[in-house]
Amino acid sequence: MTTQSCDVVVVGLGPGGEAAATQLAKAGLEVVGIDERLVGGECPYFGCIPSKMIIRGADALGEARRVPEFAGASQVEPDWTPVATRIRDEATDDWDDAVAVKRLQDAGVTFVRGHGRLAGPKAIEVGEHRYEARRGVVLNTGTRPAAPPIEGLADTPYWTNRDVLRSESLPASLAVIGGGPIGAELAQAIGRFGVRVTLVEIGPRILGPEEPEAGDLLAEVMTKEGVQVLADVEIASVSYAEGHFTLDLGDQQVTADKLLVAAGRAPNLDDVGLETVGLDPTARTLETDEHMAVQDGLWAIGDIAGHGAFTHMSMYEAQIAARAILGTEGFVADYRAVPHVTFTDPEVGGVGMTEKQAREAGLTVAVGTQDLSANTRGWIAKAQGLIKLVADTDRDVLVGGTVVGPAGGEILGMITMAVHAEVPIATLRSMVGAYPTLHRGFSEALADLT
Ligand SMILES: Cc1cc2nc3c(=O)[nH]c(=O)nc-3n(C[C@H](O)[C@H](O)[C@H](O)COP(=O)(O)OP(=O)(O)OC[C@H]3O[C@@H](n4cnc5c(N)ncnc54)[C@H](O)[C@@H]3O)c2cc1C
Ligand SMILES: NC(=O)c1ccc[n+]([C@@H]2O[C@H](COP(=O)([O-])OP(=O)(O)OC[C@H]3O[C@@H](n4cnc5c(N)ncnc54)[C@H](O)[C@@H]3O)[C@@H](O)[C@H]2O)c1
Repeated sequence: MTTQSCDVVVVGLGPGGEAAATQLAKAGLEVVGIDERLVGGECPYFGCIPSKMIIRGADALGEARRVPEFAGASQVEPDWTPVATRIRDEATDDWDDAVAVKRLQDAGVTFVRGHGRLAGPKAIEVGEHRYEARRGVVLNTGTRPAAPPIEGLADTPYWTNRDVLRSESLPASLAVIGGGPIGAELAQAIGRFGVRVTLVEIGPRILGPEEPEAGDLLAEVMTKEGVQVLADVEIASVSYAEGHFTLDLGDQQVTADKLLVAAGRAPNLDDVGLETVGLDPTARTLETDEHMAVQDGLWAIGDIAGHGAFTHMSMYEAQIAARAILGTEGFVADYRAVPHVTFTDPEVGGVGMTEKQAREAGLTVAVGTQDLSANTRGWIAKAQGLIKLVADTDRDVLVGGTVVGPAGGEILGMITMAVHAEVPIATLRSMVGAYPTLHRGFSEALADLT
């Protein structure tokens, strides 16, 4: 065993780990960054960026199919090749992280490819190498796709997000297990490429944690487009024979050429040596303080910190942990206004609390909604969607909001600012929204607060 000392070891170089390692090295610390797969993590290679390239193509197809509604005739012939090529060449460099590794090294980080495990406080082992960190260790090990315990599933050649985003061609039919963000985004987008898609969700509706209006509207739109959305159903078993998957739902069967499992994630915490520092290796998340510290000399950021499995949270927490390690002043972790966007069409954006969460928290709640098909811009565009606001009337501030609609994730920005900055509702009501924009629906939803 060789031993090397340094100031900080970052284990797992997802978006936050990469950012924290870079920031700390640029500040002059001796930093060792360890990743067993690709520097940058899930987001650039198997997540956000390639999935949004699929969605960009799917949106173009969806819009082209609407030409007859507004402007004449169109004929749409979907082709997966431009998407697969863009993902391979522009997004992932053929799943090669050489550029990211060089960027890290240029910043002064010592990069180690391998599996890192804690070996006591402030110590990490990678095979036969031991790294002792004077200031401590940052964990950013993220998650991996998980498969639900459905009979027969494990024996089939099902796809996860990592397979579908590497696929050079599309099947004629696809079944998707799970109507969360991954399942909903990919089911709709791949459907628009002409694939017969069936989405199977065990919960009462897709996008379950969102406002119920959001999942219901999205399911309606997807169904109109030809995606079969089956919610509130349990899959008894999955089998695979002669190139086809069969999902047994009891009273019906779903068959498809490919099966995408998008039913949640498993945290990469089970094999990082948590037990060597007195922590539980079966935990789903690590509890952190407002500086992202788990204990003296150990910080956790990103999906494993459990405050939203989003790239923006990983990056946000990276800055906070880096500041704590450097001992510099700045804001601390605050989760009141965490935004998220599911990039379906219509987009579904949410921030802060849903109505249910606000009521369960015991707040005095007022709710205001605006149907975006009744908003002038939405009516012109023949769009479907809504804005829903949740207010705490005792404090006269918004505590949450949801936007479903074209550019829903962009309109969400103003609600995020209102929730984050706790802008008084009277001030928000005095604001002027440009005409005719979708964001004017915000003022209309404010007027509806009761
Ligand atoms: C299909 C899909 C679409 C998504 N779309 C979006 C989106 O649009 N917007 C958004 O905000 N989020 C999106 N996400 C979520 C986003 O990808 C994650 O939240 C984001 O990657 C942040 O994760 P992380 O920083 O926790 O680490 P990860 O990205 O999971 O990276 C963790 C890294 O740690 C490494 N690692 C793990 N264990 C070890 C170990 N013991 N030793 C060494 N290395 C280790 C892994 O190899 C990996 O590189 C999407 C996810 C998926 C799957
Ligand atoms: N646009 C974005 O920001 C974006 C996009 C994709 C993923 N993500 C992140 O990645 C994380 C993982 O996404 P995900 O969609 O895999 O997970 P998820 O946990 O959010 O959703 C999984 C869905 O699968 C369903 N499910 C579980 N077991 C099932 C079963 N046996 N049969 C049918 N359905 C079943 C669940 O009820 C749930 O609706 C998300 O939490 C999100 O934070 C974000």
